[in-house]
Amino acid sequence: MSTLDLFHEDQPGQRVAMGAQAFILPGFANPWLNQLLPALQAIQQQAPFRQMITKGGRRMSVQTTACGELGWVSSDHGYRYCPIDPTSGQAWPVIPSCLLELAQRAAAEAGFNHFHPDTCLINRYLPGARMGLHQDKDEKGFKAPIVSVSLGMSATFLFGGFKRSDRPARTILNHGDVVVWGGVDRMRFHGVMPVGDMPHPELGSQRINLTLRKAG
Ligand SMILES: O=C(O)CCC(=O)C(=O)O
Ligand SMILES: [Fe+2]
Repeated sequence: MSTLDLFHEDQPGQRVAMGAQAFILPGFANPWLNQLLPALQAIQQQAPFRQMITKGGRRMSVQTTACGELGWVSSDHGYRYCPIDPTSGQAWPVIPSCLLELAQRAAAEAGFNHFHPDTCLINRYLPGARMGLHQDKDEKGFKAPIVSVSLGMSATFLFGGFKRSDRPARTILNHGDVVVWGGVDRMRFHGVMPVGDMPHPELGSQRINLTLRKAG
């Protein structure tokens, strides 16, 4: 079996199908990056990255923060979306307009019109950080797609089936790539292999992933 099931060259404009309603959009975020990267810096100042605790009481290897009306938080009591950042006691920073525009355009490109995300989960992977196979299911409804933007170091993304034990397809996500999954593919298990240390020219030794969602 090949290591990479979904090989794609970074050719902006193409759409690589991972399912009937799941697509990789290589380089789709590129036109927005000049605005998006400084906007992310400002968000990090207001709502710094922190390491959440899993339901099992373990510290996640990724660091997270959020923007939008809601932010995803976890504790040993479980996961939930919350309008207040528990670290600052303040509302989360707003979703920058360039990010909202990027997310809506990407959703439309994948066949999802009228996407109105109310949260963006921001994950930072330092070398060695990973995300185990999981479903995104803390949102109130599953009609809206997930729009995922990858920045910085490349990583191997796993896109599986509807059972954790289904063997996932693997694909490499690079700086500027966007993945959209929704509809019949919305509940697919997915995850990220441990990220290697291949510093990115602009972002250095980190990978940042943004997932825009309709949570409330
Ligand atoms: O980092 C990624 O590419 C995926 C992140 C993810 O699945 C999540 O935040 O739920
Ligand atoms: Fe996820």
